Amino acid sequence: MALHGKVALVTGGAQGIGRAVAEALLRNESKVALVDLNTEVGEDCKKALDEEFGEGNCIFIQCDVADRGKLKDAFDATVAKFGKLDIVINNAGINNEKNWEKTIEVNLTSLIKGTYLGLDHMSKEYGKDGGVIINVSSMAAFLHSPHQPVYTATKHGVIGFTRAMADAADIGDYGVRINVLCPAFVDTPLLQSIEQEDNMGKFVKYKNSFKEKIDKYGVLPPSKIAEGMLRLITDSSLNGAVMKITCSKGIHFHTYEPLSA
Ligand SMILES: NC(=O)C1=CN([C@@H]2O[C@H](COP(=O)(O)OP(=O)(O)OC[C@H]3O[C@@H](n4cnc5c(N)ncnc54)[C@H](O)[C@@H]3O)[C@@H](O)[C@H]2O)C=CC1
Ligand SMILES: CC/C=C\C[C@H](O)[C@H](O)/C=C/C=C/C=C\C=C\C(=O)C/C=C\CCC(=O)O
Repeated sequence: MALHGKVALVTGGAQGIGRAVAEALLRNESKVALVDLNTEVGEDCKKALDEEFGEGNCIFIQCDVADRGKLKDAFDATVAKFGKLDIVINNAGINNEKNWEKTIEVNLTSLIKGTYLGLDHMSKEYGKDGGVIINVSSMAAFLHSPHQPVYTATKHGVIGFTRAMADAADIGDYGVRINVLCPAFVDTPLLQSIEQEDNMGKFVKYKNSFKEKIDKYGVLPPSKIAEGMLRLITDSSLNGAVMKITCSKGIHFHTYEPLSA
């Protein structure tokens, strides 16, 4: 898929990984809707992107992805503004073991909803032109963290859901590719939550061993995740791909044993 003139919706697009992906898409002449909970950060981000890439290429839509009605409205507003939708990045995520129900809601339930809304707007099943959906998981889905059991569970869920949907898209000839990206630790505001009892709950007492793990594996720049994301979007051979990005191995893919009888 060539990126010039394509329309992308990025949840959690106002900072961190989402913002880096939005910048990379704009640099490649796509249009981008930043869908984010945080109005102040979202408006600042849009202003900076307008200055760098010119006005009219990017919109900010304030939206809690956990609010089903508002998420649907955000998809509709993106299509109303840019005329179509080609790329959906379900990236918004939180680290909250204290309010773990919210973590499931944002990281998994809303990502499922975002995938279905993406299909509503892009699937050939509904007479649309096709597209690509990328769901953001984590290396925590492979190297589970004892300090983040529910976060870990949601990121496992994202991979299972995405692989199953990718097969459904293939079987159903949706014309939509669906892939998953699993970064190791990335230098974003999310990493600071390790210090906060409000986020970590009773696991905050292990923050020093968590920090040792981060030191051991290293911290990636958000631009590296954007690089992997663009590959998942543009390589038309990829559907159901599980991309991992780590400091030691860079961008690479997880492989699964073939199903046996
Ligand atoms: N930073 C890291 O080390 C890693 C992050 N990830 C995943 O990458 C994704 C992005 O994370 P970061 O950029 O690091 O986080 P971040 O905290 O820097 O940015 C997340 C963005 O999502 C927005 N957001 C949060 N809840 C929302 C909601 N309910 N509705 C709409 N927007 C919401 C925030 O306002 C923020 O702008 C998440 O899914 C995270 O789990 C995966 C692996 C590593
Ligand atoms: C408080 C911290 C908040 C958020 C960060 C999240 O926990 C993030 O999603 C977690 C990332 C976890 C990363 C864990 C391990 C990283 C491992 C490596 O880099 C190991 C290198 C190679 C793996 C080999 C392979 O690819 O199979």
